[in-house]
Amino acid sequence: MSRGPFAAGDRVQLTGPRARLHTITLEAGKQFHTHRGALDHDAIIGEPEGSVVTASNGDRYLALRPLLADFVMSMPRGAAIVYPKDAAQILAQADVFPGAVVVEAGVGSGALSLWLLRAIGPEGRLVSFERREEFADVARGNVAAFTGSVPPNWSVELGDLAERLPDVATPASVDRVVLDMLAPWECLDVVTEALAPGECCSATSRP
Ligand SMILES: C[S@@+](CC[C@H](N)C(=O)[O-])C[C@H]1O[C@@H](n2cnc3c(N)ncnc32)[C@H](O)[C@@H]1O
Repeated sequence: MSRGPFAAGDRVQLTGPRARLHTITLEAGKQFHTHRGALDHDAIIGEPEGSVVTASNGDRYLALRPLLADFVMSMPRGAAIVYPKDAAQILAQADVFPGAVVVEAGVGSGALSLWLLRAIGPEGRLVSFERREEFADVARGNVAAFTGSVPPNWSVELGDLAERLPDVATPASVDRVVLDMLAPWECLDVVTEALAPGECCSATSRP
């Protein structure tokens, strides 16, 4: 996440009349339009976070960088996402820590991947498995949109976790496994093999 005054390329969450939220990516010379009026991106570029900017019709917008919780709720979806309150619970139950090597499946829309990447930090590594290529593409796009680029410590492996994990992770090399998929119990043998002794796995199954 960037800090300081807004710059071209930053994502900005605008809160307008009646608390309506809009997310834009700043571009010099561009305008954000609603049916009520237009707002120059240049009026935001160079301003500090929390600035209030005025559109052509007099509407006022509060400009902030989106929180991760806001971003995941409005980002494009392939599969159903893990909601922020559930992500918090999963991170706690799975005891995800900075520097951890984490395996995740399936990646879906990448919402939980974003929380995991934040929790492990730049020293950690996240390997996410997804059997549907179109979902993997949505997830890569969402993660890149929030973090600015696909993080070097994240990879998305295409295919079924039960088949691919043994090729990707050497035995006893993984600190945490987080499963958000239909039948996590089908993957427990390969997960047990990949986890270092005493390390932990968290699984959710939703109809
Ligand atoms: C509910 S979605 C995951 C949502 C994701 N956690 C998020 O927050 O955006 C479940 C995903 O698991 C994938 N999936 C199901 N079984 C799988 C398996 N055995 N290996 C890899 N991916 C799997 C599905 O294709 C689907 O995209």
